[in-house]
Amino acid sequence: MTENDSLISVRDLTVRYGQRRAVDHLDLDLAGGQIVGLLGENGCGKSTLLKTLAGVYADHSGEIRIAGHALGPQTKAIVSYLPDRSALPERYRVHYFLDLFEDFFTDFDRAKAAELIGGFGLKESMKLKEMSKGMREKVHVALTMARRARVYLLDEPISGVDPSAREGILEAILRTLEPDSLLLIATHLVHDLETSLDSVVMMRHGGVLLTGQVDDLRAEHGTSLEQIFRKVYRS
Ligand SMILES: Nc1ncnc2c1ncn2[C@@H]1O[C@H](COP(=O)(O)OP(=O)(O)OP(=O)(O)O)[C@@H](O)[C@H]1O
Repeated sequence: MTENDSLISVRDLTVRYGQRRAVDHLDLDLAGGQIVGLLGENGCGKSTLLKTLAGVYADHSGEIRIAGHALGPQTKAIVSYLPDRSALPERYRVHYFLDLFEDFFTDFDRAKAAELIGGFGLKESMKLKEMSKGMREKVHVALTMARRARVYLLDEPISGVDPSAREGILEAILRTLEPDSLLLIATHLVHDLETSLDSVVMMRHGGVLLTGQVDDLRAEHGTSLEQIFRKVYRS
């Protein structure tokens, strides 16, 4: 893929926390219309990469283009980001966040959010602080996916959710995805996502270790993505 086909294009990206380089000279091109798993060991830089692409962490060098735009208001307007830790204040009820997102994001589809919230078995009158961690994650997933964005960046969206509920949330995420959009999803749950991913980016020490289409990788290695993941990170 060339830079011109990319919805996200990253060149020589280095992201620092003080002296520590969490992302180190990373290059990446991702086209739209696909679901991409961002995989790798703890601390390899997945969250930092997503935060940087979302424009919420700024200490970086290198070039980032999203739909041809440098990071800024134009990219924030088309990127829907679910952080690894919810920053939603817990004293409010769900409908407060629906109002807030509606005011803040012109692409926010309130009816879609309401449908997702209901589909997760939650009520708009519920307060976040009265919810379990998994329930709060569902609210945040609903808010994130209800934007008609071009790029969705999800940082471990189902980590706090019990295995039986994961399938429902994943199904809701995939069902609500805008056509031609790009979903980049950081996860350790390779097995749960294996059938949903079109391609993967495996990271190590702040760089890209391996990237490719899941079907190609499976054919090349003759085994499941989960086994490929184990093999790659054992070596
Ligand atoms: N706020 C911060 N201040 C300083 N260092 C940080 C901060 N956040 C992350 N780091 C460091 O940056 C590196 C990358 O962290 P990051 O959270 O991006 O990894 P990750 O791949 O998302 O990990 P995990 O799978 O555990 O969520 C790690 O070495 C981590 O210690």
